Amino acid sequence: MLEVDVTGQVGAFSLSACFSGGAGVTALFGQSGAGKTTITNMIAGLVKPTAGRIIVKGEVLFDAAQGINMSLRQRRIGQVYQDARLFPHLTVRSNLTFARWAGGRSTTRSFDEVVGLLGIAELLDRKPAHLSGGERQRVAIGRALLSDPRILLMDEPLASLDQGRKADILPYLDRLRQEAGLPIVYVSHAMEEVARLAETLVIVSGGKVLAHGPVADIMSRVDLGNATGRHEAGALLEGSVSHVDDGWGLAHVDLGQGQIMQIPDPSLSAGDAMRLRIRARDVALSLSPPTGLSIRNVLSGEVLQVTVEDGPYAEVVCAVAGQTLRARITRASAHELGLQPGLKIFMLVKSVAIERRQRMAVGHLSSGFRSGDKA
Ligand SMILES: Nc1ncnc2c1ncn2[C@@H]1O[C@H](COP(=O)(O)OP(=O)(O)OP(=O)(O)O)[C@@H](O)[C@H]1O
Repeated sequence: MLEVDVTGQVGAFSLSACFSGGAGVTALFGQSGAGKTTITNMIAGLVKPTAGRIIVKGEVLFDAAQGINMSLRQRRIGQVYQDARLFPHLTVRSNLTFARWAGGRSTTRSFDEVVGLLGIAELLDRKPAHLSGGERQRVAIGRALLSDPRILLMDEPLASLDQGRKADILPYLDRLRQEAGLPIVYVSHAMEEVARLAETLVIVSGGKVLAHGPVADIMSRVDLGNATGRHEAGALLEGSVSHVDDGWGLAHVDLGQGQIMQIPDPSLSAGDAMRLRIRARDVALSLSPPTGLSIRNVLSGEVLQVTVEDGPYAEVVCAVAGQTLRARITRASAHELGLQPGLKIFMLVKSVAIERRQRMAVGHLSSGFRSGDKA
């Protein structure tokens, strides 16, 4: 879907980036000044690389060796920025129809389809000044979609919104990811957004790509700790809801191989495909199955890797149901338990640690969609 292999320069900053992404969201994650926006500017045609190539859905947008450098218009890029950048004097409807006209093509998506996808039918006759920040961003996404883009570039689209507004808009981004059928490059330095939305994660640091690949694989890599942030470090587990215990308000998520996580969300339904982000600091380890504890989630597996740090902590990567989970424990505990690769281990996760923003339904099994499916 997306292949980027570029080197280039903006001012004194050198960038060298090589990664690929499949269908759905490719997230560029990294600290401020890492080079994320420069990469999107190269894809958009706003910054010309000195070497390399950029291919989107089989079309070569740029190839230095072959002398190909598509114009901005030919590239058909949809862009969504931190601020919505709507025309203030036009209504939402006119902002959207203008985008379709400016795109100059018969679009593959109808106006009504896009309005329905983003839930903005009620807003069509309002002007941008009379919209909330989250509503403005939804309109900006609609405008980008109606220009019939080959790819959608979203640069920190939620950064200007408070937590409540972010939570309002995330479900629409989920739908966009599942239904829009086009590659999306999503720039963020919020791991919880990335964990929720991305299929592919690209870690950018100092103008270079440190790692790229399926989001769960990259998040479980301890060696990327400095780039991904130790405090928020964690892993992604995927599974599907096997049943919902309405009496206790707990959904049982089957991770495979008989491993079940119970999460406090009675609104889920059996068959929902789930992605759970479990922070390493919310996982405790035990050599034997615990008894007399309030913790409901006890997963069994084996230790894959123990990384002892200079300070008081150790990072332990464990295998569970063919997936990986990370635990951040003290170095003293790792020593006392004698943790080493191959050791059988029980992983304890408090149900309440999996708060709403750490879990997401990513489809329903009956719809045939599973997270990570490639179109
Ligand atoms: N046009 C330019 N001229 C000179 N330097 C630039 C230019 N554009 C970007 N830079 C520099 O390149 C570096 C990377 O910037 P970039 O905007 O790509 O980072 P970023 O990862 O998107 O950061 P942020 O998360 O803060 O937006 C920064 O040091 C920035 O100052």
